[in-house]
Amino acid sequence: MNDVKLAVLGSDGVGKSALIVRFLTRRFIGEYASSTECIYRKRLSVDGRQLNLELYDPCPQPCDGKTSLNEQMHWADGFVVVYDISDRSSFLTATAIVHLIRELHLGVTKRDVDSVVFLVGNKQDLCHMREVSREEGQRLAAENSCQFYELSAAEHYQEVALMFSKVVRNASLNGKSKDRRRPSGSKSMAKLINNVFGKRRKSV
Ligand SMILES: Nc1nc2c(ncn2[C@@H]2O[C@H](COP(=O)(O)OP(=O)(O)OP(=O)(O)O)[C@@H](O)[C@H]2O)c(=O)[nH]1
Repeated sequence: MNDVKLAVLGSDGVGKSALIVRFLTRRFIGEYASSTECIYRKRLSVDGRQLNLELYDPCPQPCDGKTSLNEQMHWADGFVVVYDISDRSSFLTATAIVHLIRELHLGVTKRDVDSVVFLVGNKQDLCHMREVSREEGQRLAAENSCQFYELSAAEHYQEVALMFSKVVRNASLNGKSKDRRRPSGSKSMAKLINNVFGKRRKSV
């Protein structure tokens, strides 16, 4: 059984939890408790292989630079970097995160990094409030050899599932032995359960 570990990164409110919950449960529930970071776990089958997937959803805070990202780089096999197409500042944060990932790729080959960093412009349903063009997202992805998706956790289950399936598949193919320390403060499925049942909570 392979383990695949993904970190879902981006600034507050871009829809990281919404994307993860959508992928894991098919549901979009509107509000997500978000005071702590956590790790969601799921067993899934990709190309006939059983995988144990762990998805890391950090607590809401600005990306605090290289130390934290370095820790996540050590832990994760792949990255989903999310911004909100209706919020330019979130795109700037995503740009900084992508650049840090490139900078800190810690000896993995270029090809490895190329296939496991996905840039996602979320909230495509808010295109009437768009502040980041699709072309800007595509350009950032191309310049940093990331895969690019624009989608909506609110409206696009199939696209969300496809995106996660692809990054999981690529990460599982690139799986390498790593220092498997968790990002500090990691939690459990409890957050997901609370989210799905709509409870607000301060901790899990
Ligand atoms: N219109 C729209 N709203 C969305 C979408 N995805 C998430 N949201 C909303 O955006 C808000 C923030 O979503 P979260 O999933 O909590 O975002 P997050 O990135 O996990 O935020 P933090 O936990 O604060 O880091 C919530 O009100 C969601 O309902 C989307 O695709 N479209």
